[in-house]
Amino acid sequence: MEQFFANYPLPFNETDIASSLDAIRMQNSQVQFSSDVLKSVFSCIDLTTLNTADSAFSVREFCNKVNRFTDTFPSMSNVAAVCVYPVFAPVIKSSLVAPGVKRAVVAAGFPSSQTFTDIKVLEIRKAVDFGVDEVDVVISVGEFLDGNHEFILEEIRLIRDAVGEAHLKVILETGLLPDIQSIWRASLLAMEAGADFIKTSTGKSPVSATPEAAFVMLHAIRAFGVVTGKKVGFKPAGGIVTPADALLYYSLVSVILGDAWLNPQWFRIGASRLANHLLTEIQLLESGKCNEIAFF
Ligand SMILES: O=C[C@H](O)COP(=O)(O)O
Repeated sequence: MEQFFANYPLPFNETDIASSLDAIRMQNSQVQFSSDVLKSVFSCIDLTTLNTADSAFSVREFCNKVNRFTDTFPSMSNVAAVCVYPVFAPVIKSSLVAPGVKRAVVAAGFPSSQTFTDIKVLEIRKAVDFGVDEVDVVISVGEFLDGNHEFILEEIRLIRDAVGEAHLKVILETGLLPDIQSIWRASLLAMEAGADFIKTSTGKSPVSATPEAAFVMLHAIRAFGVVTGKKVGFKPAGGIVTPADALLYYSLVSVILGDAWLNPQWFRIGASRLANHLLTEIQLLESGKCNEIAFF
């Protein structure tokens, strides 16, 4: 694997990252983002419910809200996807009818990834049989940390195969990776194995998405594109709650990859709590009203 990594020398250090992020934060603090930008961010949300207490009934209700969204907010595009546990694949297949909204599941032993590879593959196949459009899986973090890179590559390739025509988002769980070199290498392995998107976090670890991890992953996407000609999407997820949180990731994507990535095809935000805050902020900008919207 060292030969593979040699194609991708890490182009920055922690100090470079800190000063680049400071500059982007400073720029964001001086800009009043328009409601159109916030609407665009909203359209990139993977609206997520990943609770132990989720049920067929609650997931159906969740989908019904998404189904009603554009009637209630006619000037807006809907969220990009609904993301649920794999057991609810048949529920979202029958309940989610909002045009263009993708059906996504987490799978492969999410969130710990601590099960047999053949069980991961079986779980994915069952979800895909129920017509899901997208599958989010976590790398085997422990194996990665032990340096078993071949295992990571091989397992994601098997998963890629099981996902078939659906989109594969590979979660690195960056909050468990000890340094920027690890995040860089995990990003490259996931992309080399066929990830359509690389995603920061499950939202189930103490540390979720961070701007530092996003910075490294976005540069890895750029470097991978230069070497292979392949375009890969980016999904920060976990702990993204306020419009300001989301706009920082939006700006990072814009600065590092360019505005061609700023659409649901290439950029998603995995979030369970962001949507209502964005709706409230959009309302404030467009009509001056500041009552909190609690649609979802
Ligand atoms: O992939 C999505 C995450 O699990 C959502 O995390 P969150 O509940 O912190 O927004």
